[in-house]
Amino acid sequence: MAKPYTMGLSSVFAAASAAAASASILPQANSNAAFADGPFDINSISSSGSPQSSPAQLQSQPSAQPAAAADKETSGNVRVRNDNPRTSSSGFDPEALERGAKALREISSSSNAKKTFELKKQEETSQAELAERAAEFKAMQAQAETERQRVIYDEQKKLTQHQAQTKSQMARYEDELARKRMQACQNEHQRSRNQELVKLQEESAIRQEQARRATEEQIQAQLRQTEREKADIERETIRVRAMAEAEGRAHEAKLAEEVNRRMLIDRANAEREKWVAAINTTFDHIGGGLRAILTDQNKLVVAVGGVTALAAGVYTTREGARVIWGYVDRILGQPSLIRESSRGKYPWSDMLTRSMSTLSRSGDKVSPSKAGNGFGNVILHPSLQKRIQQLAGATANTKAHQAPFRNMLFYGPPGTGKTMAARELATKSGLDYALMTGGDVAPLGAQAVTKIHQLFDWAKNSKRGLLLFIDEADAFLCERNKNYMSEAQRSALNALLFRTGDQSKDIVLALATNRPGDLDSAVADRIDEVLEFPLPGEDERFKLVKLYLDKYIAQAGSRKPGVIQNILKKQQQKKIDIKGLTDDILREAATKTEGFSGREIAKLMASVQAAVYGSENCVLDPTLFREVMDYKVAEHQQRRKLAAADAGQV
Ligand SMILES: Nc1ncnc2c1ncn2[C@@H]1O[C@H](COP(=O)(O)OP(=O)(O)OP(=O)(O)O)[C@@H](O)[C@H]1O
Repeated sequence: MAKPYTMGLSSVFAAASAAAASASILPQANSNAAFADGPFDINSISSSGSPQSSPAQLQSQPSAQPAAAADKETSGNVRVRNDNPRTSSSGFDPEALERGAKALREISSSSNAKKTFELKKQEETSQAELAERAAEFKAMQAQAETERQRVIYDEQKKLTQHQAQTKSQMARYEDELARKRMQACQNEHQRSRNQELVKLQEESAIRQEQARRATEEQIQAQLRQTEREKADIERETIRVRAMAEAEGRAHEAKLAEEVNRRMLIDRANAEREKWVAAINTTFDHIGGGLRAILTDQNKLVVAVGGVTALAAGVYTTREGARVIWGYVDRILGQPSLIRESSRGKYPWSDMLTRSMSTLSRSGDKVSPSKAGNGFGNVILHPSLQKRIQQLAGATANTKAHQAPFRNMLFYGPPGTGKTMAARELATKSGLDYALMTGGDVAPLGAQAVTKIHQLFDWAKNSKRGLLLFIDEADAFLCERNKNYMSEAQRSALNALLFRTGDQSKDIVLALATNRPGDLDSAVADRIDEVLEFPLPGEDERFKLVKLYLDKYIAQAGSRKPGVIQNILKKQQQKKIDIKGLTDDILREAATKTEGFSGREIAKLMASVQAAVYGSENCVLDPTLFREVMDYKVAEHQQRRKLAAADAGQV
């Protein structure tokens, strides 16, 4: 209720003030003060329009002015605009004043006039309060703003500090990195320098070593050369001496031969004369007899009949004996394909051999080599030897338990002891053995099949079981679809396949070959155990050198003469003296003979024996041993080179 009323009052005051402003004769401050000072007397406004202002009112004019200004501010939009003011000649428009006076009169006539002023006052108070609060609020806002600015400033300060700290850390870290990089560079540089130094040292050591070796080799070569020259001179001396001796002996022999020839001629003449006389006498007798027969008819008939009957008897007996012997040989004898066998040619020769060997064994001493080795004279790698011994044991047990035998294949380079091992295996397992060679089958032609069957029939007759060893098996049992294989060979192979199709309780088939890949697949299928015989290693070579040194040199002259002894009959009685041949020298020989087979080592030792027999005093010393060793090794290498060249050409 009060508010619209208040609004109305404001407009009234606004109209009054506008009127006063336009009048300009009434000081604005006065009029405002009049309105501001509350209840005022309407009569104080004269009809001329000039209000009568009291001195107090005039005195309060300056202080009232700001209030009026505030009023003007608060009620700024209430100001009434008069675009066409009604003005007097003096420029004053009384209409507004009139309207104000009228309004004031209405107010003063109203019962709520006092209330209106109170309300006005209250409003002013509340506005002042509001202004104060607004000022307070503004102050608070300013304070908050200051606080915010301070916080922002603090934050920025902290941020700046943090950034500065981070920057300094970064700088420190980069500095450290740079230092580390520099350190790493220095280390790398140092390392490469060290490596270079080590390399240089190594190179210098290698150079020194090479120079040392070269010098050593030179010294060795010179020594060898000197020794060779010495040996050549010795040999030459021996040769000259031997030639002189031989010439002397030849001269003696020539003289003796002349005497002998003359004696022989005399003896032959005497013999001839004796025989001529005897023949003459015989012919005289025969002539007398013939004459008697020819002259007497009865005697002639008897003589012719007797001679004819005698010739017929001789012929019949001879042919009959041949047929019967052929039959016996075929039934009981050893097949012609067998080269060597522990069984005799005939059953009765078996019995004879056994009883002879029992006798000789009781008198014989066991040879030291055999006793030491435990595997005859076969030197094999320990693992291979063990395997063969196990096989021998298994084969012996197989026979004892009447189980089927297991067939074997031995393969490896030539001369590595395959045949010897097969023989030993048969002996150790208590079986008989027979050895045939694959190369013997092809020349038999159409007869090969019969011979194979004959061989298996013969083998089956063995009471102990027989190990049939086929050496060079690839010559006979090679792949059947090979072009160069003859029809007879193919049939022989088929016959063997037929005879070995089932597991046998009588025959162990042991095949040996240098080329296992060439065997027919059906043959390979019949094999149960495959054993490789490699070239001997250094230890085995050492044992082989020792074995054959003992066999060919230490025991030479104490046994039956061999081939070499037959050639050199004079020396065969002599024993060879071994001087200074230590194990170290033998080991050196074992090292030098790398790539040698067992056979080659045996032959090398036979050459040493021949060289010793060729020498004057039959002494084997390290020089002679090394000499033979060196030229044999050179010979072996030459052979290998030629073989390699041949292989290259192929
Ligand atoms: N391991 C060995 N131990 C002792 N002597 C050996 C050995 N190997 C070979 N020999 C010597 O070589 C000779 C031939 O050996 P053997 O016949 O057993 O060889 P191989 O392997 O059957 O040869 P190839 O394949 O040529 O038939 C023997 O008589 C023996 O003097």
